[in-house]
Amino acid sequence: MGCLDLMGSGLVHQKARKARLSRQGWFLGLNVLWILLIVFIASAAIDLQYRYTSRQVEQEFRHSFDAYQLQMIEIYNQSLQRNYLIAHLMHGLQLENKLQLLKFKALFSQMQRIQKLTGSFYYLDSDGEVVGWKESSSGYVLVNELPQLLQQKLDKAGFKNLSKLEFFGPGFIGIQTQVLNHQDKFAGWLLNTYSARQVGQLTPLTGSQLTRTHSAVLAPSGYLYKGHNHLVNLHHVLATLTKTVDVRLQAKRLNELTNKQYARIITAQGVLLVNPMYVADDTFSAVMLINRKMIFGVIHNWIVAVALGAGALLVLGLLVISLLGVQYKRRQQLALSSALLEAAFARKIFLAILDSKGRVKRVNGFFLETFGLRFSDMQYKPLDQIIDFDPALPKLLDMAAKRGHWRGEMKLGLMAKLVYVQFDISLVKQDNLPALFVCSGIDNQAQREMTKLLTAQATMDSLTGLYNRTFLNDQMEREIKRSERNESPPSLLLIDIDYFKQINDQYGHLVGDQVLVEFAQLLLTRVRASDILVRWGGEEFVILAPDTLLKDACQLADQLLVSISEHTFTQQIHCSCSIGIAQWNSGLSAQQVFQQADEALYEAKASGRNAYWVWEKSEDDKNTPTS
Ligand SMILES: Nc1nc2c(ncn2[C@@H]2O[C@H](COP(=O)(O)OP(=O)(O)OP(=O)(O)O)[C@@H](O)[C@H]2O)c(=O)[nH]1
Repeated sequence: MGCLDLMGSGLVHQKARKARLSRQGWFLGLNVLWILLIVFIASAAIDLQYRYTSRQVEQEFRHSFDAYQLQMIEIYNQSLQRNYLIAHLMHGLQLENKLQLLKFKALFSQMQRIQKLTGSFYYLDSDGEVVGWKESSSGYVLVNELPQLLQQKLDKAGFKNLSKLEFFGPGFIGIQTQVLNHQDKFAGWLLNTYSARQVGQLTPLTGSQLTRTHSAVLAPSGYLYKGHNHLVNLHHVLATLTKTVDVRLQAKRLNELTNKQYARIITAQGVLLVNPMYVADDTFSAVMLINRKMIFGVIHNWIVAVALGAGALLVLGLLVISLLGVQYKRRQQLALSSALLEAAFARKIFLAILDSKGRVKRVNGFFLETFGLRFSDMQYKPLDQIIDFDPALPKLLDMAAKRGHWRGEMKLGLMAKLVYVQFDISLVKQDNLPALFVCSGIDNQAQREMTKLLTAQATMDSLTGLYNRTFLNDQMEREIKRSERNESPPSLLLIDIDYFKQINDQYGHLVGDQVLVEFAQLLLTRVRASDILVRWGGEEFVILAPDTLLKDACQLADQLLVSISEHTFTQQIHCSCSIGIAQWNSGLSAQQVFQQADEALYEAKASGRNAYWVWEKSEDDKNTPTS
């Protein structure tokens, strides 16, 4: 659909629309670029922060591990029971504070004591109670019967196995776990651990390597009382188990795990704890990497996700804002256009919108008021069926359709009401076809009156109220043409007050003006209605007397001389005048007649004033005085 431009001269310009669209495109493009830049800078900053912090954490981690190791070595030196040490080292970092360390030490010495007494390993619950045992002197738990024996002991002691979960750690350990309940209360876990090799020899598992079974009982806190070869933090293993996450990875050295596999461990298990005493340096680094990735990778991912999410939201927000802005602008423009239309319709001019067939779609209040109509009387009817148009409206609409526009003066009438308007018709196209005509008309009456007034002002003498020489020039041309048709010549009398300068000099200009006004009035009383009396300028007056022969003109001049010389003007002033008379003859121009009258006046003055002279063609082409 094309767009209507009701008030304009035609269609909305395609160019303007294209420019607006390309402006919006630029705006959106810049926004997107700007946001991408922000996201890029933010992620670079986050990455730097991540690298820096993770390095620091790694150092701290190593440091705390080292500190803990020292403690362990001290304990180790006091003990010949290497296996205990290994077992306790496995959950080393769970001893996060001194209290736990003390607890550990107490437990350790208690177990040492028990072993000294019995020569066996005992499994304790969290309160140090014996919940299982294994007779061994080697320090390695190698017997396959242990789970069964332990189970029997546990059963005897009133423990119940509730659930059974299996977990395969990365590369070197498999764990079967059972939840233990005692008197219907959660009492810990029983772990059966399948280990491949000795601690420190991290090689891929094979089927036969899974034969060596280790068992352990853990307190509800996750503390391992006894166990072997566990390179994973059992607390986390258990956490994983309770989530029933299967991280069954192919046996590989830790540092050979693919990133994807690391990721699976990380997401499933949480922090891995490895005793650096028993693993190669590269393995330790690999584990650190896992931890680092896990701790900060998650956070990093989280931050990146948040940053990206925020970026996306920002982009979306800006898009929405810019779209809303565009819509808001459009709405404002529409509101402005309709306000302008309303304002235009409220003006005291005739406004009508017609369809392409000249039928009324809308007219303004001024139109209705002027002709005393109601809109319902006009709607959908051809406008010229309701109001008389002169010239006829269909013809004008035709012209407007061809040229896009029509302008001219016309008469609009309805009954006794008649208005002269300056009319304007604009064609509005839709899809390049004539759709509407916008008609506006300005009432010409006032202008006509103004023109009249201005014309009057231009042809009037403001002092005397008589016509001026502009008017006379116009009238003389007309009178000469009329005389040529009717063969009845007009006469021209040129009247000049005698010695008027003296009046001015003696009485002042204001009195002089008054004398001029009275003089004009006096002349007016003496001329016929058909005569044209004008003030020519200064103290000179002209009478153009149509259909007047010279003798009649002389008679008039005579009367004027008498009247004036007998008249007493303001300030008791008496004055006379001189008159030059000429008659128009065929072939003469207005200027020539005037010239002749002027020459006759000159003679009248020369003869002593208070006289009239008639211009006559003498033998030697000279004027002849008449009185
Ligand atoms: N008060 C007044 N004086 C005017 C006006 N127009 C012209 N005059 C004066 O009319 C006088 C005309 O003087 P002149 O041309 O010497 O003629 P005059 O004194 O009448 O002498 P003659 O015509 O030779 O008899 C001048 O003093 C002009 O200033 C006017 O509108 N008002």
